[in-house]
Amino acid sequence: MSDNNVMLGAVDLSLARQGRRLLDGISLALPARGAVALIGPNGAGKSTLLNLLAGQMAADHGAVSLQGRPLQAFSVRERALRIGYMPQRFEPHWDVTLEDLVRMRVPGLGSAEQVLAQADLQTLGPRRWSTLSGGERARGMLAAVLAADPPVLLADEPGAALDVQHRLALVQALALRGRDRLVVVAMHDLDLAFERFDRVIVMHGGRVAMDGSPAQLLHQPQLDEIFGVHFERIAAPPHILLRARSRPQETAT
Ligand SMILES: Nc1ncnc2c1ncn2[C@@H]1O[C@H](COP(=O)(O)OP(=O)(O)OP(=O)(O)O)[C@@H](O)[C@H]1O
Repeated sequence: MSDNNVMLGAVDLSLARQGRRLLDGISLALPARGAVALIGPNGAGKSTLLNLLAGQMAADHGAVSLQGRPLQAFSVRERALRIGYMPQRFEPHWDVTLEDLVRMRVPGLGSAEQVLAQADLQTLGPRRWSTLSGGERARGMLAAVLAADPPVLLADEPGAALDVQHRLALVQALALRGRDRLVVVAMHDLDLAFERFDRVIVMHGGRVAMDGSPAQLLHQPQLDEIFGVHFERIAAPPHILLRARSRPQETAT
């Protein structure tokens, strides 16, 4: 990909904490459009990578670029206008209402009520953050982020706390957004990742282990290796579903 087409780039990103390498030489070129699923086992480094790409943390080594400029060259405000970031857990400093939160995240917005109504969340607007369920928080955050309409959206397991109906709706909304924006979503639902996203990046041990279209990756045995299971690939036209089976215990020698 030529540099002109790269919206968000990473070159040789590494980060260590307490003597452990959490990210180990990650390079990525993400275009201005596309729905990218970031998958990998627990502890692979997905959240850490999203954190760095969002500019929440600096790498020990390597750099992130946005629209061809180093991310550090953007002010916090400029960055916030360009990158929407939904962390895995979010706690506002004050126990604000959902409406307040939407207003804070989308400055200059006409009506927070309207944003919440579009997400079918109008009744929750006056409720304080501490009184909302995990799923209600996630849906409220997403409504705010989508209303801000940033060119880049980075979401860290946004569907984790959602019931099946809302998870499907959310993933569908994010994947659709990838038609004209860049969306990167860390997730554990592999079927949704392979079904709905244009590109799948598989992380393992702080590295990018696989990176390609769902069709390129779905049948590779490396996927089973990385997740430590045996995947049965089940034809469910037009898709293929993955059913994980435990591997036989390896005998100790
Ligand atoms: N501040 C820290 N100090 C030490 N280790 C850390 C720190 N932050 C993260 N880690 C470790 O870095 C590794 C990567 O964590 P990260 O949260 O990025 O993984 P992940 O792929 O998002 O995992 P999950 O699927 O469980 O959310 C983990 O082993 C985690 O324990």
